[in-house]
Amino acid sequence: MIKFCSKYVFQYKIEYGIYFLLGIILCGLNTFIPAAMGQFINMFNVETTYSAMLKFIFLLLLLYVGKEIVCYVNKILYIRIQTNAAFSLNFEIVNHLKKVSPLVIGRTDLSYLSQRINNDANDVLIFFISSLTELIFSVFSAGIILFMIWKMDSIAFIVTMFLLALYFFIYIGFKKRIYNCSYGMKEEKSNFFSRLQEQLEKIEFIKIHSMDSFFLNRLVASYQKLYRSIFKQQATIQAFANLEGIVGAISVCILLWIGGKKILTGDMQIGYFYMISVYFNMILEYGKEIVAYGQEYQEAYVSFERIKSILEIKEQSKGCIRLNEIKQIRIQDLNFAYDQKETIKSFSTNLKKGKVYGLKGENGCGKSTLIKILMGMYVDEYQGNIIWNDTEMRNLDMDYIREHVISVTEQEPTLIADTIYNNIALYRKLDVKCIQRAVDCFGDSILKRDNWDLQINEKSSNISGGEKQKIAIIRQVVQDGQVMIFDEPTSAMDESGKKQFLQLIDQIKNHKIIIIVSHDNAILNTCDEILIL
Ligand SMILES: Nc1ncnc2c1ncn2[C@@H]1O[C@H](COP(=O)(O)OP(=O)(O)OP(=O)(O)O)[C@@H](O)[C@H]1O
Repeated sequence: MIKFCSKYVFQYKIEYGIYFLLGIILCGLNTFIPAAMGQFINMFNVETTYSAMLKFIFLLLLLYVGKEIVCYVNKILYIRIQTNAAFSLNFEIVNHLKKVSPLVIGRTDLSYLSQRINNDANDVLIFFISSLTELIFSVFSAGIILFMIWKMDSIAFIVTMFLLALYFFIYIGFKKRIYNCSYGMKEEKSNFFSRLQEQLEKIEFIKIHSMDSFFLNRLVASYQKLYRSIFKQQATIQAFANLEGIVGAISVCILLWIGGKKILTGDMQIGYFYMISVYFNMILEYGKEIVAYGQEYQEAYVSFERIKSILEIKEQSKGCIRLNEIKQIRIQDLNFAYDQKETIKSFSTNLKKGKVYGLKGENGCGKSTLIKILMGMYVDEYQGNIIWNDTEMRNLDMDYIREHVISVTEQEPTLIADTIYNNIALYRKLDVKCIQRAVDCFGDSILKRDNWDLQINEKSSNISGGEKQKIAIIRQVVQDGQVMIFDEPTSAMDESGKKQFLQLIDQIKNHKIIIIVSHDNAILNTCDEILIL
């Protein structure tokens, strides 16, 4: 875990170096200030002047102010390192997930997953930057303080050591329980936020189908699970803290008894007793912190394990051959199953340049699945061969092919919350005349040039289903790939929209392989060949 975190934190080496240095200075100040205070009290045991006293007070003031300034800079650096490192980790995890098979992501609740990634990335890095660094300082400071207590009073030293050992054994006893409770709580937390998000995400569906009580019950059930897990985790942590507190209180009383007795017999000056009691309390705090790091470690380890389980998901295979000109695609004995469910069975065909293919078949027979396979979404999952010119698809660089060669209009196109123009051009530099020509084919008022700056909202709810399909078709046409796939492209369009689409296909079909998935005979009848799944 340490090695893993250092990769992200040490991107900010200089900041971390200064943060660490300031931490050491803070430790030094924390240890030095009580000693100075003890000496101040002892000054009154011998004859001292008013000006010497003022000098001492001024020195103490400088130390306190200096400590606050160091504290401030330290905190600012911490925020900078932690926030940036957490972003880098989030970025890497999301980037990794984009390279695994879409089938893996498809099975997961995405709001649960994004919650989980963000929380775990923050937890693990906060532990590394804050807790682990402070642990080093605590051990270091505790060492110095123990040495000073030993120098001042050997019995107080033995009491302190006994106490630290006791803390350690209490931690060992609680370790496993804290880990298990934390794991359960984190899972339930992610689940709860996903249920919460669902309330807003499906708001229209809930209203239309009067599902309010069903979804609220789901939320309440998830909250109850979360509540039980939080309660269990907090109760365990609290029991651990209280046991620590009892041990600490007994130890303080023992020290007061030893110190008080020595002052009464004149074996110790009050200034030294002050120092020992402050140091003893500091040791208690450091002891608690050191043991708390154990608990924080268990929690951070849970996050680390969860991050690791995501990063260990195998990436999709990727070939390296790039093609720019496609003459044919041969599909030979293609088989595909979702988990155990056989979806495409022994499908073969030969797709040639210059032809328009109509793909038909009953609902659920695998038409959209075949398209996703051709787009290279399931390269590790299909059996049989898909040969582009003379190259098997598994050996192709499908990122390149998708960018330059093959494109698709999905059954339910996704639009970005941006202008109509950007949704068509997808931020590429395209010839405006070419966009204009494609738009003119539909002659739709919303697509006219005056409306290109119209902003589509987050949920694309200010655009109708037919308009969405037209934007997606134009987007594909202007990309001008050699292989074009349209998955039920006109299902939401009126009759004139369908006609305009067919005219558009007629204009662009030369030198391309075009596949149109449709249940509409008017569309299928215009195709050169029909493929049945
Ligand atoms: N990600 C998935 N995980 C599991 N099963 C899936 C997945 N996607 C699709 N399926 C199943 O695979 C079968 C084929 O789905 P597909 O969407 O390819 O059918 P289709 O022929 O395009 O149907 P339609 O004509 O209704 O659009 C369906 O039974 C569907 O439930």
